Amino acid sequence: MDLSGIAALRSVLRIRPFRRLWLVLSVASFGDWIGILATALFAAQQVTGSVAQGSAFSSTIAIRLVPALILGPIAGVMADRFDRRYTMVICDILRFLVYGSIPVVALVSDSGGLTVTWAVIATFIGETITLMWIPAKEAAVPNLIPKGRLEASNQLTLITTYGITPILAALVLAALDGVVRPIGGLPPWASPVQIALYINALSRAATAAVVFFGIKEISAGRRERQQKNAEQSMFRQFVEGWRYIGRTPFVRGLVLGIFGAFAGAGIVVGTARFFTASLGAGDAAFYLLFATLFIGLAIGIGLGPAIVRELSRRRWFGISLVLASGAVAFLSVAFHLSMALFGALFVGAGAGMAFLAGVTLLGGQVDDEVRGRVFAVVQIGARLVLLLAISLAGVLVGVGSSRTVRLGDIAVDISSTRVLLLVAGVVGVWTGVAAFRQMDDKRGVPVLADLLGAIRGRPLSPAEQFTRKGIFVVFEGGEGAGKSTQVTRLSEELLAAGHDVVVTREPGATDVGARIRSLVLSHGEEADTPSPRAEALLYAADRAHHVATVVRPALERGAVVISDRYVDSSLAYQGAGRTLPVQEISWLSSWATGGLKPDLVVLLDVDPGVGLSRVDSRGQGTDRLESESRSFHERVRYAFLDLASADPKRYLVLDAARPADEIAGVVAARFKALMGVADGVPSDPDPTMVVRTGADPEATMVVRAGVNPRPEETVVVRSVGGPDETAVILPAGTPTSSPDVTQVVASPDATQVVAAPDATQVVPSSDATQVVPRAEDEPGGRPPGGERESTP
Ligand SMILES: Nc1ncnc2c1ncn2[C@@H]1O[C@H](COP(=O)(O)OP(=O)(O)O)[C@@H](O)[C@H]1O
Ligand SMILES: Cc1cn([C@H]2C[C@H](O)[C@@H](COP(=O)(O)OP(=O)(O)O)O2)c(=O)[nH]c1=O
Repeated sequence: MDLSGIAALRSVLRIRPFRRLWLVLSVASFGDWIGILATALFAAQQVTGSVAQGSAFSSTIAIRLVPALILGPIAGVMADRFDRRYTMVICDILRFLVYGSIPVVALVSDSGGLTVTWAVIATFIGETITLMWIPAKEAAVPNLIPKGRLEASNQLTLITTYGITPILAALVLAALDGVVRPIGGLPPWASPVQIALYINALSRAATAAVVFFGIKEISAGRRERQQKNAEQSMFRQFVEGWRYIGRTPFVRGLVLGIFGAFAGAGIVVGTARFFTASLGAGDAAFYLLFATLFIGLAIGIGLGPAIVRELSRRRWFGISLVLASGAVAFLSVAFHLSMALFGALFVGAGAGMAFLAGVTLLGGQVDDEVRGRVFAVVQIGARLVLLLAISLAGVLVGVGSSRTVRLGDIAVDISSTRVLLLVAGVVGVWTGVAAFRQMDDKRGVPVLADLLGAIRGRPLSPAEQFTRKGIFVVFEGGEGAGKSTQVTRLSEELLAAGHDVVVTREPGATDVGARIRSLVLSHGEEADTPSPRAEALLYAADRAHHVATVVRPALERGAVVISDRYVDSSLAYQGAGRTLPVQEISWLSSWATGGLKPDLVVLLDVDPGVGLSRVDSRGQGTDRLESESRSFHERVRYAFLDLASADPKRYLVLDAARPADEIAGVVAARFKALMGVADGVPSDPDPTMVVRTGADPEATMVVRAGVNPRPEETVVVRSVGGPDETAVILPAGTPTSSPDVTQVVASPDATQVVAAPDATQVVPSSDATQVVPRAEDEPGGRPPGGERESTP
């Protein structure tokens, strides 16, 4: 755990009521563990014979799961209906009496059978009472601490309950055994197991006292809850609890996910022995696997929050489930112990993180009034699912046969265990995804990028919600590409057609923006020019203000907004041009815009030489960026093309060397397609492009049709001739089964891309280095093979 994690834990412990409750929980959980171990040992000691001992041992453990099913349902109602503090105190006093009776009965009775029977009955009663206690406690915690610290408090509680106290209990029991037994000649009441049982009972008395006298805060808020709940019968309240879960997608997803996780865990536990056997490893491997699982759990719970930092907890929950389940599926194909250990580590880490996220979400986001019931459902359901999964897995594994498959030198055992693990993994992944979908609080924000961003400390923010009635079109491209020209052309056409059009640009569309523009673009003293990061922030500031005051209001109103430059300019100029990390610029921009993305980006692709010479001939001098080096502008150009290829549906890439009229025509057609206008200009019948090969005659290129009735169709163009020969032109929509199409992937060797006049979107292969206008292929144009260097 890093320092911030430890600081978070310390800060929750500074909250007095929580500190006391944590103490109570630690004592209670220590008592629990020592009680579980001691009762089981104790029961086994009372009878002789290994079979009887075995069944005495397991029946006291199994009995702990039964009450959950019978009496659990009302526990939640009680936790919501009555004062949670009194519920806890009364439960603990009763448990003190019941647990205390186990060793006492043993002292007064001579019959081992009777003693064991009572131990089983008492455990059953105690467990039933615990069921009332847990929802009351769980529902109380969120009221004691601020929401922001819930996670740290859960971390602390989970680590204490499942990490520290079981080990401590085992150590104390072992110590008692080591110290007390050798003394010898002790009366029966002083045997180690007896002492352990007294400790268990006394721990209850202690916690009852602390909760009653020390944590009066638990009673707070009781009145309103009681008033609300008293109007309903207990039965109605029970039904209401289930209804609440059913109709709240978030809680439904959470509950589903938790059950899925427990089912997976149950299958892993149920098959573990067979699984280690199938690895050809012995008992030691079995324990090793379990230890690894627990280490994974501890890592997930202890370090998870520090790793994912600000990631949405709802997303974290779903992702963790998928991680854990994916790891279970991986276990199913592991053929070596090292692989199994690796898988087990991730099963544990995923499960631990999912558990922590789940409990925290339940505590923080479920209303106080129903919290007890929701906790009860989760707790009871989880036990039931776990029990079912363990026993079902045990039965199924026993039923199936196993056969060995040889893969080269490695023999893999295909057994029902593996099939079961695979099924569990796949079902778990499905549950994780389903839970994620139901709970996602950042719809539309890519998951992986969000996760990676969060790990680096910069999660993506969800798109700001607003009613977007208009259409947002952006023109991008290098200097002198003809953006202003095309913006004007499109806006004139749309205005003529009666659209509400807002023409705007970045930087400098607003008053604030104009000031920023003069800061970033004017030539000044070296010392006055903003540094690359400052420049990036200034463009982002301009953009934030622009989007908030111009773009969003216009889109809300239903206008067509046409902007000369937007986010891509920052990615290209500040990212690729200034070589700042593009991811960071992207995050900055998405933060500035609140996630607003254009509907269409028209990329006017131009050779920097051509563009800059156009700017020169305008005779207005150059600004700070225009006077950057040629290689700067080259980087900018390819950054734009890369962005377009990453999201081809949103982009219209046009060769800016084409006549302005032609470009305007294609843009207008695409805009109409975007508006869903079926009439008007027929969509480009034959959007094509050509690939010119470099050294490799097999060079290929993927082309997507822009204005095409089936825009999702990909056209594959494959060169046919020698190095200098221009390749085939295929219309979009050509089935890939066409005899001309032999390959569907872009070759990394393609070096020159020649856009045909009708090509509307070009997706360059990663290594393509030049986009050459189609002019040279047209009748009357230069012969194929001639390279266009600069001027149009
Ligand atoms: N398709 C084109 N072919 C040739 N010249 C063009 C074309 N489009 C624009 N121009 C000219 O190039 C110069 C820069 O155009 P402009 O629209 O201002 O580009 P940007 O806004 O991208 O910097 C202008 O003089 C313009 O008349
Ligand atoms: C919007 C934006 C522009 N720029 C640069 C690109 C341009 O060189 C400059 C101004 O763009 P622009 O107004 O298009 O100038 P011009 O009409 O002369 O082409 O700002 C960035 O570097 N980052 C950005 O985010």
